[in-house]
Amino acid sequence: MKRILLVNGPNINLLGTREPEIYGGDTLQDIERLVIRAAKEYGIDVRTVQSNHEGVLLDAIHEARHDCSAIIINPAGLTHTSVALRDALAGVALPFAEIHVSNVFAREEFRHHSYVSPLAEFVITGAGIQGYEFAVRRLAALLAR
Ligand SMILES: O=C1C[C@@](O)(C(=O)O)C[C@@H](O)[C@@H]1O
Repeated sequence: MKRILLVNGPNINLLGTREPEIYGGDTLQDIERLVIRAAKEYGIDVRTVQSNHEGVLLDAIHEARHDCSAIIINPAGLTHTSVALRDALAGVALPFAEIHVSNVFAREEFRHHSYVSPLAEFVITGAGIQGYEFAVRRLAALLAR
């Protein structure tokens, strides 16, 4: 069975109450439910991880090379800061989708740069949690090739 690793970075656990005018009212649990439900349609299993600790995310990405076919990741603040996260994604060489709930390009300039985008299969920003669902469908199509 194919498996997707769903990675949510720092502060995504606060979605629902965190800056709702920017991120809306959906929660991390809503995201995970949506991804699991969509993946099931394609017979794809999902492993989820959310952490506020960079090393935990890196370890989960490293583990994925043994038993996952693709990654969906919202690196959150690490998007704009972390060479180590980029290196982990490059190191495991799995296809991945980069997701942002908010439109990072409509926000502060420091959010316009992503260390991971050049390595991503595709990037979805500003589609709310629906971006995660589309990522599942697109990755399922890529994996079926
Ligand atoms: O924590 C986040 C969330 C985010 O990745 C998003 O989903 O819109 C955008 C990032 O700039 C921010 O640091």
